[in-house]
Amino acid sequence: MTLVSEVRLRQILDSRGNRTVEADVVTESGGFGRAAAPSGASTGEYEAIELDPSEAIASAREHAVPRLEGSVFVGDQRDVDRTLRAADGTDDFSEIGANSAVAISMAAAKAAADVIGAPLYQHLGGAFRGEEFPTPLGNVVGGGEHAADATAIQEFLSVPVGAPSVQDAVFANAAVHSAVHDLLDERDIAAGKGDEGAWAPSIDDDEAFEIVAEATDTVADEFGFDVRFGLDVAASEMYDDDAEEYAYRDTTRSTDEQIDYIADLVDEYDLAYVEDPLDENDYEGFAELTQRVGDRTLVCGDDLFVTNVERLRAGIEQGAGNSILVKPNQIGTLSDAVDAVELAVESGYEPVISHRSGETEDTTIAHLAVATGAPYIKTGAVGGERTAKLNELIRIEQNVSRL
Ligand SMILES: O=C(O)[C@@H](CO)OP(=O)(O)O
Ligand SMILES: [Mg+2]
Repeated sequence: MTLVSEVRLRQILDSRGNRTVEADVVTESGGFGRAAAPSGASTGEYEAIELDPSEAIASAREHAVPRLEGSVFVGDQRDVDRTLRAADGTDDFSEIGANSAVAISMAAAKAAADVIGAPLYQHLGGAFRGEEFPTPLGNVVGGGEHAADATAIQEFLSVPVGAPSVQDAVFANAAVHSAVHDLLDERDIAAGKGDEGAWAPSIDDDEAFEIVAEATDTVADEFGFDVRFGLDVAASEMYDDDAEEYAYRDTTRSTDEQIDYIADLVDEYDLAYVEDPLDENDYEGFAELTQRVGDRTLVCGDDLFVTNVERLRAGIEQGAGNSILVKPNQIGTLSDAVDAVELAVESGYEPVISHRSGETEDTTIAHLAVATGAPYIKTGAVGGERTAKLNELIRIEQNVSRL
C-alpha cells in the first residue's frame, strides 16, 4: 500500500531567497508527501554536507530515486533512510547532498502519514503521542552570522517556561518580540530584522541583556506566567583557533574567561538555556561549564553534536552539556535525528528540535517535536517560515492538524 511509485525533486526558494531542494513522494495507493530542506548560516564543521541544490537534485535522481521507486515502502521509515544512505555511499551525504536526503526522508514520512490518514506526528510517534508539547524557544534579538553589525551573541531566546499551553507560549514569545521593539524605540535604537526574524539592532550584548530581561519580565506580568530567556552564543563563529580566544564586539575572552562569563550570565539573568557557549571542538570546556551551571540551566550542544549520535556519545561520556539541538538536515535523515533524540533521552540529555536560519514553510519539525515528546523546540518567534511551525503546533494541540 505504501510502496513508493514516484519521487519528484525541484528547486524552490528558502526564506533568505536562496534555492533549496523540495521533494514530493507519491505512493502506489496515491499517498502524497512534500517536504523541503532548510539551510544553515552558522553551520557546524561536522554537519552532513549540503550540496548546491541543482547538483544535489541531479545526484539524487541518479543514485537515490531509482532505488526508492517501486522498491521501498514509505511506511518503513528506517528502510527509506537506509536506502538513502546506501544510495549515497558516504558518511556525510556528500554524494547526493544532505539537502536532497532530508527532503526525501521527510516527504516519505508525510506520504506514509497520508496513506494511513493520520497526522504526521502520530505516524512518527505512535497513537499515544500528542498529549505533551514542547516549549518554544523564540528568537527575539540576534546578530552573529544572522545579521551584520548587531549583537555578537547570535540569538537571545524567549523561553516561556510557565505557559499553560503551546498556544500561550507562542503568543508570549511574539509578545516578547514586540516588547523588545518598544524598548528599542524608547531608546531611539533603530533595528531591522535578522535571518530568523529577530531584531538586529547595532547594540552590544550588555544592552541586549538589559532589554530582553525587561521585555520578558513585562510579558510575564502581562500573561501571568513565568517567562525566562536563554542564548545561542554560536561560539564557534567567534572562536579564533590560532589565538585560542573568543572575539566579541570590543573585547576577547580566553576559554577560561568565556566559561566564567557564561556562568555569571546564567546567574545574573537566571538563564534557562545556553546553546553553544564554547567552540565545537571543546568538549572539555562544555563539561566544565556543565559542571558549574548544569543543575540550573540547559547547556545545549548544536555545532558540538550536529545531531550525530557518535558525537553525542562522546559528549555523554565526558559530561559535556545536558542538552542537544536536533536538526534533521545536519545529519540527513529523520531516522538519524530520532536516534539522536532517543540516545539523548536515555542519557538524561534534553532534546531541542530546531529549525535552521534558512527555512521554508515546511512544518515537519513541529510534528517531529510532538512525535518524540521533545521538551523544547527552537523555531523563531515571528515571520512566515517560523510561524508555519508555531501555528502547526497550535493546530496539533487542538487536534486539528491535517498534515
Ligand atoms: O545556530 C543555530 O542554532 C541555527 C538556528 O537558529 O542557525 P543556523 O541555521 O544558521 O545554523
Ligand atoms: Mg545554534
